[in-house]
Amino acid sequence: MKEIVFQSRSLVRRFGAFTAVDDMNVELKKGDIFALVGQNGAGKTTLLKMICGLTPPTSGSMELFGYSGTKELGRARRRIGSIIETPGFYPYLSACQNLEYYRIQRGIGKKNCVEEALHFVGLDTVGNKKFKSFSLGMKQRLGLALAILNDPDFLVLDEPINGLDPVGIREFREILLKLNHEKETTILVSSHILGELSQIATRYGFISGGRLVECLTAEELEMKCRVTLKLEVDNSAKAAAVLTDRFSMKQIEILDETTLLLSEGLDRPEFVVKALVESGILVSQAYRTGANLENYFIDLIGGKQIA
Ligand SMILES: Nc1ncnc2c1ncn2[C@@H]1O[C@H](COP(=O)(O)OP(=O)(O)OP(=O)(O)O)[C@@H](O)[C@H]1O
Repeated sequence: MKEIVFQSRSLVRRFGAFTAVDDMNVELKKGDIFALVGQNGAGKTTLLKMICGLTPPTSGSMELFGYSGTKELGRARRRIGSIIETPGFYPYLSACQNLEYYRIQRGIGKKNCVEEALHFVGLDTVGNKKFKSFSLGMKQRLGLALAILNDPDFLVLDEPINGLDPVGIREFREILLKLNHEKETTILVSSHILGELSQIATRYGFISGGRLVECLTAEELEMKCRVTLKLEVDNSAKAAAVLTDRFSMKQIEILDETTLLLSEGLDRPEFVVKALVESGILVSQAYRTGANLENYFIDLIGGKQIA
């Protein structure tokens, strides 16, 4: 069984009378790329800050690598790397000098970690350039280099691809996948750029109003968002039998006595309908259904617009 990297139980964070994170129960296993998806103000940053020890929970508990309690959590947090809020880099120092500054400040003994981190994020050839000359994409990658300086087992990233162009987003995504594949780094990443997360996430947590409204694996989400052909007929069991017989269809889901979903035959619905009608089945409707990740999330939180 895979190691549980993070677990929270009934975690709550209030600011005065306002509840930013409410009764949060999340579990992350080693190797997960967990996408925390939520609109502005949903409580993503507050949750990530609690994990990193930047703000205390009001109530509830959490475990990191199996450790709980203030002291043990503090020690376990040394195995975390994070980007929460923009890291402060000195504009007139080079990328190398900036990272070296943080290496010393954080007491990281391994001297070549700066070189390694820059190499990992693809900034090794510009390590001597001043931070102020960096593009936004390079700055974000340098932020990631800082987050992995301590070779973390768990990476916590708050909207790390905000403001990046499509190329920058792709590069950033590839680095995260490389970290996950090569080092088995567990990654918790928040974003409202839903389409982007769908390319890397292995699990999803949908958060709204401080509550985790749904938790799904990538496979489960794919199933929910898949395109299907929905048929309204007079007898769904008989219709399924006809389609299995005529087209050897295997992916037929009977929803109720008169409704069925097909994951095959989408390219030629007219043949599906014709076969059913020829077998004496009445077809009242045949239409494609399916949602992309963004629509799925909007439906889930009740149609509120994503900012
Ligand atoms: N220190 C604080 N004092 C008072 N309210 C706060 C504080 N920090 C966060 N909040 C409130 O808690 C709610 C959740 O904020 P949070 O930053 O966690 O949301 P978010 O999902 O990260 O949103 P965004 O995508 O905009 O960053 C917001 O309504 C915010 O105003």
